Amino acid sequence: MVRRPLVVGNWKMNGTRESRKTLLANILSGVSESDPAEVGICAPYVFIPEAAELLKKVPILLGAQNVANEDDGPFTGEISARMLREFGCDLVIVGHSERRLLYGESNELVAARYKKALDYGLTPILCVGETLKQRERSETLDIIDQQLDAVVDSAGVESLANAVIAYEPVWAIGTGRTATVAQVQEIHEYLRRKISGWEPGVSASVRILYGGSVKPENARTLFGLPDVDGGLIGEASLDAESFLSICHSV
Ligand SMILES: O=C(CO)COP(=O)(O)O
Repeated sequence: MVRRPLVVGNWKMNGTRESRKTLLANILSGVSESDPAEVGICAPYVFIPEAAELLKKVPILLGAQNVANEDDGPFTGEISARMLREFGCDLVIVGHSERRLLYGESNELVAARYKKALDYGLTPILCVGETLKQRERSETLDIIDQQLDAVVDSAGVESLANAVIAYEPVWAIGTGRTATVAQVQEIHEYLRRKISGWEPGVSASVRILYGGSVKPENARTLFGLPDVDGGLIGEASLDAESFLSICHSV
C-alpha cells in the first residue's frame, strides 16, 4: 500500500489578515499537483473564507483547528462541521494537545468532535501524544492507547480509513526539542501495529504524521522513517520558505 505523504501547517493563533494572505500566496506559489507530498493548511477560523477563495484552483487542502461535537444549537464559541464544510474546509485537527491541556478537552470530547467531522465529510487529523511527565513515568503507550481507543470505541476502527493520525509528543511542541528518530519510529510503528490488530487494511493505508519542532533541517530524516507519512508543522509553517522546504523534504 502506497501512502501519499501529507504535510499540514497548523498556524495556531498567529498573524493578521494581511500577513496570512501574504503567507498563503507565498506557499501556494511553491506547491504543485505533481509534488510527492499532499499539502494542507489549518488556519484560524476567521481566515478560512479568504483562504478558501485563494486556494480555489490550487492543490492545497484547507483545514480548521477544531470542530464542535454537536450539529447546531446553544454552544457559544463553537463552530460546527457543517459550517466548516460550507466554507470550504477539507481537514480539521481534533485533540491537539493545546486543546487537551489548556482547555481541558477529554478523550471522550475529542472522540465526539472526531465523529462529527467524519459525519460531515471532513478528514479529522487526530492528535495523540504524551507529556514529558507521562514519558518519564513510562506511561507513553498507555496514554496513546487511551487517546486512540476513545475514538475507535465511538466511531469504529473503519473510521480511521477516512482520518489521519498525528503523533505529537507534547514535550517536543514549540520547544525546539525534536523526538529522536528512534522515539518517533517506535510510536508510529506501535500505532500501526495496534491498528493492524483490529483491521490490517486500515493500518496499511492510514497516514500517521509526526509533529513537534519539525524544521527544514530535520524534516527529511523524520519523513524517511518507515511509519512516518509526513508532518504536522507549527512554528515552521509560519514562514513560507521553511514550510515549503519541509513540504519538499518528502
Ligand atoms: O503543535 C504542533 C503542530 O500541531 C507542532 O508545533 P511546532 O512545530 O511549533 O513544534
